[in-house]
Amino acid sequence: MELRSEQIKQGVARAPHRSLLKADGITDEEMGRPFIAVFNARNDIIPGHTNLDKIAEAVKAGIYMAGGVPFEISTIGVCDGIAMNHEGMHYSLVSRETIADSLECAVQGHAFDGLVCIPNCDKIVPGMILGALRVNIPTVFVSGGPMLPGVQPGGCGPTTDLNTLFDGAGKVAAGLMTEEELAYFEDTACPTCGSCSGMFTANSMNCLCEALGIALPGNGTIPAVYSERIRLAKHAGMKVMELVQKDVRIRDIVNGAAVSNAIECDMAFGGSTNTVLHLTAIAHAAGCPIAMDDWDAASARTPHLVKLQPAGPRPLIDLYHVGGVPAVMGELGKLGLLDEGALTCMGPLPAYLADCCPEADGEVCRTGENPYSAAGALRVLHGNIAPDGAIVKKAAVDSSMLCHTGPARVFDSEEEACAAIDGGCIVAGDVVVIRYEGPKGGPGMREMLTPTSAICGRGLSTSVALITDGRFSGATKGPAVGHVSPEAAAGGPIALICEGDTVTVDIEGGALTLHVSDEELARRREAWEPPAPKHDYGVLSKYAKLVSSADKGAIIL
Ligand SMILES: CC(C)(O)[C@@H](O)C(=O)O
Ligand SMILES: [Mg+2]
Repeated sequence: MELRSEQIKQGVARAPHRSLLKADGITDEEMGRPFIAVFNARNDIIPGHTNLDKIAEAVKAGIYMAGGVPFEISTIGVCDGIAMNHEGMHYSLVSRETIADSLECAVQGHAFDGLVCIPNCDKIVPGMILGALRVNIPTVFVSGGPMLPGVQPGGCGPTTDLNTLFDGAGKVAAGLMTEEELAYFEDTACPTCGSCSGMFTANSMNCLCEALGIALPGNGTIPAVYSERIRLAKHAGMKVMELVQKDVRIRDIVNGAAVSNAIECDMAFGGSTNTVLHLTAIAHAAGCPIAMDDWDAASARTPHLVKLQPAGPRPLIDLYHVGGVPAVMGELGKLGLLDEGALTCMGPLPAYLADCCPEADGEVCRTGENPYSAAGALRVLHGNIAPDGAIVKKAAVDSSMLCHTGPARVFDSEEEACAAIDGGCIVAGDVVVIRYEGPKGGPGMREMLTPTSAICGRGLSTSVALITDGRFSGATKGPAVGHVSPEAAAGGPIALICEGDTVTVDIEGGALTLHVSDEELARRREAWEPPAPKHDYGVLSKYAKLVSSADKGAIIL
């Protein structure tokens, strides 16, 4: 089989190229072997990425064992938790595209034969998938793995995680927690390297890499500090060599069937709402575009089987102990909800289900007979505020708030909304509206974990709803509806809401309704002016000009 890398290695004209490769220390014996890019996002700032050097060493060992030649290449990453609630969060979603671009440049630039991607946190996983789909060579993903959860003093009681701190800040402000208690959680809720230990965005995306078929079983749930993850990484290095030999490329795996299976798993295990943005973008990049209606249909037909933080008290490690994503896939396969025409890096899906998927334990991973709910954990909404769609993690909403009507409290930025919540100006019954935080208007569609945590921390999540054209963290819980499309900066109806208007957030019925006459809305639209761009240089300026709406995955057109 002709290797892609032959174009930089074969013949007299490639003597300069071989000379440079020999400057890398490549021997004549290695020259004829497949060249594999090990695309690694290791850095010192993201706790989920500080161990990726160990993962990369294991991946390279696996590639060598299987007769390949690995070349490690670095890329960037943003820690959403550290970027939260300040200027930095404008760059988080933007970095997804930067990472995709960097992968495309690095892998195409050197004509690699295969690719192993080593992400872990929120935007790095989808960024690498988007880049890999553009390059379309044999590819395997192996992430850094989830962080262990924290524990209460004395080690008993509910586990803790990053959300304990975000909620805790609100509780201290409301006098529901002491600063000493918060200081204890600050020291203990994030006890190891790894991605934050609930079913937040990073873990959702790493679990979905298994459902898409581009990662080995266990990728989403084997803890970062377990030696099993080192063995998983070695097997990932060996697996990519197998795919190179068979010429099985990522787009042979990530197709309509795989995307459909990923959406089913997402609904079943209650992934972050950010997965809707990322899987929609991934489907577009894979040439099998999906729409909000596809999410709606999946939500209606897929039972909610796994309830982890923030939807319930269990940390992700509980799913690991009962078989991880394969247990969820096995149950969905039994229910006939998976497209068995899919191919995975392990082989055809039917064999994968038979060989790799244990029985659901019935408690952590429930069965179709006793789901948490017959409908999926995520819910799409429309209505006259969100004609192109909006999304909520219904599984994390108290049943008392599945349909709420109240006065709109309107803010044109996250900062303004936080000041009002922290100032005690938001009261039971209110509907907080945060706008001009969309993909273009933000720009960068910031995550609103701080305002949603402030509402929860003050005990208002059973009486206050929040809607935004921004998005939410995977750790967000409560009646928080995001991705409202079209966004305010594009003239969406959310821009026309006035302070005090009556708004209904109907999560059960799937509609966001502004109770204002069509004539009044027409008058307001007439008077509306698009906002001036917030940046006239740099990556945010470029992004604001090129990004699509959230219902299209906030893709760069
Ligand atoms: C900080 C978190 C938990 O990573 C959040 O950004 C998410 O999206 O899950
Ligand atoms: Mg995030």
